[in-house]
Amino acid sequence: MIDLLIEKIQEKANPTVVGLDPRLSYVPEYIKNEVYEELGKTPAAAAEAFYRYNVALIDAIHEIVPAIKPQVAMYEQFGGAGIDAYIKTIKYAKEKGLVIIGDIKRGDISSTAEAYADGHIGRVDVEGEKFEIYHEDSITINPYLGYDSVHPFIKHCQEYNRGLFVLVKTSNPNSGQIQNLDVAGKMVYEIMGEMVAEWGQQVMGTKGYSQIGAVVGATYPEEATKLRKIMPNTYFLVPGYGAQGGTAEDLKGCFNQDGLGAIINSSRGIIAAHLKEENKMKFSEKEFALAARKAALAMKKDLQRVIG
Ligand SMILES: O=c1ccn([C@@H]2O[C@H](COP(=O)(O)O)[C@@H](O)[C@H]2O)c(=O)[nH]1
Repeated sequence: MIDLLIEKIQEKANPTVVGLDPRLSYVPEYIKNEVYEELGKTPAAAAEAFYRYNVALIDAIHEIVPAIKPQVAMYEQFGGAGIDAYIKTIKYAKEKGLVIIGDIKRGDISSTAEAYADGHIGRVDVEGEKFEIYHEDSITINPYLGYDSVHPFIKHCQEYNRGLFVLVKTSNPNSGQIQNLDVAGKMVYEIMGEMVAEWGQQVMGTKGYSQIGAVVGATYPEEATKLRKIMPNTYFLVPGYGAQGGTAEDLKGCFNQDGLGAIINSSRGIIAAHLKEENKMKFSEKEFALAARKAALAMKKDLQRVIG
């Protein structure tokens, strides 16, 4: 997975991942009316609206960006239909050549982690027959239960050429409450960074980076710079740019000298670009995907300023 991700980043000259975190309030009225007519005002209609919205977004951005990061929470809140929309979105994006980072943030005891790993980055077994269910290339996981909870995922990275992004320093305002606690002279996030770097040595790709990456928030540039040194072979998935206040300048410390090492997420900043105050005069509701494309191009330019 990591080799493919790097190839796509280089091909597009763009370390951006577009977060597909749809909300009904972002979806244009004409799409909502279509699905409500077909399915009523139901959870199934909401899920179908998300899928149609995503298809238009993917069509608009797939030539510009290397990857998408669907946020499973937005889909699973609508139950089975939502999960179907999540899977259909992934399949469509893969047909368009995009790398998929499923933002699922799983973490549990090893026997349960095995089921998550089988479903998301492995195969499920039905009476000896194997099925791939979710089709993500990589997923996010929560490592705070320790190595035995992470190991089933690592095993699948080896077996199925998949990837992980492990929460190390998250972008949210209260992330420091636990992650910045001092434990014998080191912060918890530094200790976690050391562990993730060590786990990653088991599954190195061919381009100097591991299949096991780290989630590092754009909103904490000092911590990101420290982590870059602790984890030179670890790819960073960096949320927090744009809507959460992270800027291109804040990202400098996330990259290595080779210009690689980080992929920057923007969700609301791209998929809801048509709703931004300054864009409301420029784009009609029907032009939401065009607004997203323009936002993705502007982000690419912004990132190129700092990585050169
Ligand atoms: O530390 C983290 C980990 C994950 N996220 C997720 O990334 C996106 C961010 O969305 P924006 O609209 O660009 O703010 C969202 O899916 C979060 O759940 C994060 O923000 N921080």
